[in-house]
Amino acid sequence: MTLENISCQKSFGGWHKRYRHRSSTLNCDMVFAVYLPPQIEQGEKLPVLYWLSGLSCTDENFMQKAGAQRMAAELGIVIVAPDTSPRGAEVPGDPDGGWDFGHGAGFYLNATQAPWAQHYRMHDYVVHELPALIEASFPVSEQRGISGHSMGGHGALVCALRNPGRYRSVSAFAPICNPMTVPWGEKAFSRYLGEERSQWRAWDASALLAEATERLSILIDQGDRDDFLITQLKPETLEAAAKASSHPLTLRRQAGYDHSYYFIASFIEDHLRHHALALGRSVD
Ligand SMILES: N[C@@H](CCC(=O)N[C@@H](CS)C(=O)NCC(=O)O)C(=O)O
Repeated sequence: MTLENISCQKSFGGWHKRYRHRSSTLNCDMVFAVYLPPQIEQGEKLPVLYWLSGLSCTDENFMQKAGAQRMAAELGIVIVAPDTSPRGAEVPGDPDGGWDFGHGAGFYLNATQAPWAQHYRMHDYVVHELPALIEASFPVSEQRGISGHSMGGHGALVCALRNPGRYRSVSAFAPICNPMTVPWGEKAFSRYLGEERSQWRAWDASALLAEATERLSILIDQGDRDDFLITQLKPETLEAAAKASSHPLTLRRQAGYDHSYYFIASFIEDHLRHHALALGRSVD
């Protein structure tokens, strides 16, 4: 497990760093970003929040636009932002050249269909390979939270729901809530998982929530001026599943906000506090 440091900037007393490594899960080189708050230099083992970005993003969007570093430094939380898919010349992308499938659109699942299955295993990368690498390479604890945006908000929900006990906290911004029934999800799932729709349920947050055993409380923010709200995101499906199974869900509809990182930056502090509380950090 060799990590190659490719950049390093001081931020709010801590460090923003990017690393490249060979992923055995994805069969390609991957880049991730990590924010190490100042407490890391005092020998404390800190908890880690994994952030999963949305369609067309890399590790850079969140770190550059969400404005999370100030609060992460205050709360003493490490943030890790992986890429959104396997990449590189050896990794097939969307044959139609779209931005909603292939490179930048791994959907945080394990593909079962050729030619995607050889590389597109973002679930196992995010849930297993990356945390093992982070926990072996940095002075962090095994306390993990997970959050994300849009495709990544859905990814965060699915990673938590599929792996009870692995995360202490979960939240999402404008997640795709029921991908089995919307164009982004139908395009990705039919290719990554095949045409048999019964196989899709295991990767759909609303279907998983209906059968969840662990009662991890979920925080979601959703802008009501989000262009994707009705056609792609459908938060009402997750809300109905949570209600039917008495799962703790706080879904906040935020008036006037769209799908962008301007929206995320407006509420990231609340999400970091939600995670900090569950991860055992003191929150004033
Ligand atoms: N690339 C698409 C937009 C896709 C999009 O809105 N991506 C969201 C996630 S679903 C995002 O976070 N974009 C990157 C950014 O705003 O920095 C386009 O050109 O229309």
